[in-house]
Amino acid sequence: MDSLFSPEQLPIVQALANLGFTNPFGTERIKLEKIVLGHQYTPAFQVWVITPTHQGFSPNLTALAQSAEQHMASAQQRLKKGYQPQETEWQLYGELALYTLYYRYESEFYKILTSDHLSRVVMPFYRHFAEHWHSLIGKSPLSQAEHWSAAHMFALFFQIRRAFHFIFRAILGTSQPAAQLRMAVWQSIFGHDVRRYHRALYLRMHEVSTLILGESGTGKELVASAIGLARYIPFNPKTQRFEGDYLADFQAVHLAALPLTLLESELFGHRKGSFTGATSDRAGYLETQHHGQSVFLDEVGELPAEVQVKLLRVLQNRRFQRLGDNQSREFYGKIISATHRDLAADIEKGLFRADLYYRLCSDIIRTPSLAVQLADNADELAHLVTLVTAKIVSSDIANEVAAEAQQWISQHLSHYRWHGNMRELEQCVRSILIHGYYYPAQSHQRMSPIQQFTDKIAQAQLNYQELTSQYYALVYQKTGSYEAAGQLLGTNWRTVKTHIDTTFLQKLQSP
Ligand SMILES: Nc1ncnc2c1ncn2[C@@H]1O[C@H](COP(=O)(O)OP(=O)(O)OP(=O)(O)O)[C@@H](O)[C@H]1O
Repeated sequence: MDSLFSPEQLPIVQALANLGFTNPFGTERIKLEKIVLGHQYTPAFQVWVITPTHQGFSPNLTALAQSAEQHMASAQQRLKKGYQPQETEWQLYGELALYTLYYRYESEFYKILTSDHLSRVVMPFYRHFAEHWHSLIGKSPLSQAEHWSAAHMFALFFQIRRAFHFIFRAILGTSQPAAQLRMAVWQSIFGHDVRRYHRALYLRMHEVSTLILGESGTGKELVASAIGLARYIPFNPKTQRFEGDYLADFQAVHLAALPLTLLESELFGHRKGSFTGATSDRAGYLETQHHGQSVFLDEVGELPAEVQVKLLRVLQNRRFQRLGDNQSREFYGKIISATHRDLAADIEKGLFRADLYYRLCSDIIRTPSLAVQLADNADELAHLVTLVTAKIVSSDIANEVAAEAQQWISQHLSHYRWHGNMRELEQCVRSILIHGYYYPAQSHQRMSPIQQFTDKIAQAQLNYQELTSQYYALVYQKTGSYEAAGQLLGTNWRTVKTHIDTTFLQKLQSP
């Protein structure tokens, strides 16, 4: 054999190498996994989305890691026998080593992630990791390059693990728009070409600002925090510590909630005496967020004109001044901003500076409304209710509460637009948990229960059972007893009691 990998191995090794650089939330990954695993591939676990039966474990991953180990072992044997690879073969070998090494340590990185202090202490397993790195990569010419060093790989692997965790756990939904959102967030962190990121961009991504657009309650802050918490944090092999704690990497500023001076002071900081109440010098968020850390400007569309100009300067020159101070300071962090407003319309009306928009628009992520997600998949609402309920209540009652919420929603809100999006759905589930019902504040829902009932009759939206059970409730409410209701309806009191819609009755009786 005059190559590092045999012709049979080559497509599999190439697929494994590419997998290490592929967006895990995209469809390309599925194709690559199928190439590696062939008939061993388990389709049930192909999409990276949380469902009640898929909480993160996939047998495909175990099989992929085993395959990588086997091909790695055979390549190492060839090398031991004195085979001298070409440059492109070294590259392929290195990428296979990267994939292999990641899965040897994936669970260790997960442990750091799920403990609230581990990322600040000496990494207990780095020494072991470095030994594995040495036996796989250390003797190859790749090891001379900084981006193939053990410390960089260690830092990159922890970043990948974090990015996956925050996207996979936080952004829920099986619909196509939700899947596209997960893909877009991954891309915002690593770019579309992860090889380039690995080689050159990892210390510079914070220079790109991210703008998140979407209706209120669609997860803009969720997306922003996933991006912020998944930044690249360099690892220092001498101290065996990360040079930062990811938990401090995200700072949200809710712009619309702050009066002008306070807002400027929060962002840029101030000098003592620069305004009434400025009793001492203070650093703002642009100063306290160090290398690569994020400042999230929520509701950037609401920024007053004078702050827009200052922000423009930060984005242009990466410099700013504290209020009342002449000293120019450098901004080392990343700006992530968000708005539910139509910025194009605001620019036209002169409410938002076009030049500021053009400084923010290199990386735009759009969060889909809940209505868009539901339109993609009819079963999505029930699915989301199950997941949202699992976040709200303990697992022993989650199924029961979810079933109750699903039933209420399908009976009363089947055509509802969910103007408050996922946030409203969460509150709806909470309200059903506490009160047994949820009445949205939107126009149709502002009608009295009787108006809603007649409205639905006029629109032929009720089936026979809903029509009679709600009518029984209405008659019961008017007559005051099952017996009197039965008489009026021409039936007996038992039938009324059995078939009455109690939820609708509660609605009629609530003040
Ligand atoms: N795609 C989603 N997956 C899971 N939860 C979500 C999603 N979108 C929103 N949520 C939940 O809805 C709530 C509101 O989310 P978030 O604050 O991120 O929305 P937002 O778009 O920033 O809202 P606003 O514009 O009002 O600030 C949070 O509890 C969040 O967990």
